[in-house]
Amino acid sequence: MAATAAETAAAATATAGGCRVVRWRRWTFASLGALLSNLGPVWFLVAPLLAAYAPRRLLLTYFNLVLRRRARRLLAAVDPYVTVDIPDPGAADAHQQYYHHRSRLGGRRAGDNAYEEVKAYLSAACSSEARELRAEAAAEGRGLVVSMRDGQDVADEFRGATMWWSSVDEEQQGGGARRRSQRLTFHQLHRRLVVDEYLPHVRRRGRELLFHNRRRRLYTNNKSLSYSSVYHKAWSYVNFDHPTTFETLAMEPAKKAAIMDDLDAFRRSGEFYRRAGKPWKRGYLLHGPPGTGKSTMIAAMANYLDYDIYDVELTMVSDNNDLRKLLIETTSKSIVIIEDIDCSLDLTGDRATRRPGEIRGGGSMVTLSGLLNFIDGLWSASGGERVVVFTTNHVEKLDPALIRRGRMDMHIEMSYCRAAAFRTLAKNYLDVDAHHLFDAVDDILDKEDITPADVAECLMAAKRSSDSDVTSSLEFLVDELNKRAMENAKAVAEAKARAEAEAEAKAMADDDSEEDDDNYSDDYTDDDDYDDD
Ligand SMILES: Nc1ncnc2c1ncn2[C@@H]1O[C@H](COP(=O)(O)OP(=O)(O)OP(=O)(O)O)[C@@H](O)[C@H]1O
Ligand SMILES: [Mg+2]
Repeated sequence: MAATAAETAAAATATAGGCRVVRWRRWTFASLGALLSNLGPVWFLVAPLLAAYAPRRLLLTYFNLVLRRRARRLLAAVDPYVTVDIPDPGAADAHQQYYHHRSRLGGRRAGDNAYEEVKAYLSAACSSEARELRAEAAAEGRGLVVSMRDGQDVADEFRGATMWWSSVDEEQQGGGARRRSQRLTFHQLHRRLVVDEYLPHVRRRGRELLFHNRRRRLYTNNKSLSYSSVYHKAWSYVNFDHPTTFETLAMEPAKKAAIMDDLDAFRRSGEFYRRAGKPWKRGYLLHGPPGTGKSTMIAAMANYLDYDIYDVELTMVSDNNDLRKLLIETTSKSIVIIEDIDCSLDLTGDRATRRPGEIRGGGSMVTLSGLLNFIDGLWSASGGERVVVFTTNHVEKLDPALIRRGRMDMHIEMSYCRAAAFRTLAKNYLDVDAHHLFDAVDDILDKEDITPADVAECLMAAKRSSDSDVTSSLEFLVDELNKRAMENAKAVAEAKARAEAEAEAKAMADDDSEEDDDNYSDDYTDDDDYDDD
């Protein structure tokens, strides 16, 4: 019997002519039985494994081929809940993405950031709901980010529907790496609501929270050379932590309110700019003498809008192309500033020796038209909101093309410190709202042109000299201001005397040359006389 089975198998293999095809139909239960009995005690070990394995395989195949679709339909009837996973891009991916964006965008991780946005949204919702939390140091900004521990659930109500969120950490298909996700579970009736409204709402809110929690930055541009290579780095930054707000900015209240209203309107009108097909940007020109608070105003604007600052040093930019590269890397919600535009670039240089619109400064070949084109057109493509600020001490020197309305939407004159501005400084430095010595200070400030920077400096000195006594501080201030007023008057008198002396010298020089001319004609006349003789 055993011989028969072995022979049959051998014959079947041979018939196949070397190929490993076995004609199974030639096997009979008898020959199979003979084989099994020949295997002897090994069978007792293999049989339970086969028994356990074969039905599972069979069941799986049957389930996959036949039952799966039906089972799904059945399950849907029994369990109407749908889940959506928002996966963490993964440690490796995240690292790559982070560095990619850091180099491209000078530091902010941008783009597809759904996982972080959802986490931020949930951290606001879950810290009051979930009982087991995890706190991690925030990648950007202050403090800790609180999130759910794995396996925790929180419920979120949206338009009357309940959404459940849980944090899961699962092994990925194919084994190996684990992947963390935020899992949303909802009733299938709310499918459209979730896709069309809830998820966009979660992302929008999460983005706002991430934005609000981040640490703001002050960027400055590097020399053009350093970003011409592949590993370019156009911007360097420090964390921006300037304490100035509009509350502590000394200027006429009505003017200040107008600027704040303008910024508010700008921030709210994204939809309007989109509909009108205009880039969402606004330009401000700050002009006034040194020390009147132009740079301070920019810090107050950035704090008010919660924007980053990009401080463009134009003399470091070699040409239009580099300027374009530089500006294209600025992120949305930022203030781009070009300080002292009249000094960093020779806007009034001899037009005869340069091509039309070319700006020269420190070897820079940035042209006015290049600058204006970027300001006008560049950011329409990137769609974000941006504020552009130019500052100058000499508005009269600027090229009209640069400051015409529409380009610079608002011209803001920063002026000398008068009574109203002084009230703010007194509050900032001495924490006092009213005092009988204010009148004396107002008198001086009304007559004399003293900058807020000078008044602030006097107040600092006053504070140091008299500790916390407001009256002696203000007396010190009045003395100091009187001294400065006298210095100012002296400087003005000296300048006037100098101008007069120069004018006199010039007049004398003119007289001398006229006299020479006269002498010359006299001689000539004499000669004439002589000839006549
Ligand atoms: N309007 C103001 N309100 C509050 N503080 C001011 C104001 N103006 C000037 N200061 C004080 O004076 C200092 C110098 O002012 P700031 O640098 O803003 O002047 P600026 O107009 O930018 O001068 P520059 O033209 O030289 O750049 C500030 O650090 C601030 O302390
Ligand atoms: Mg300044």
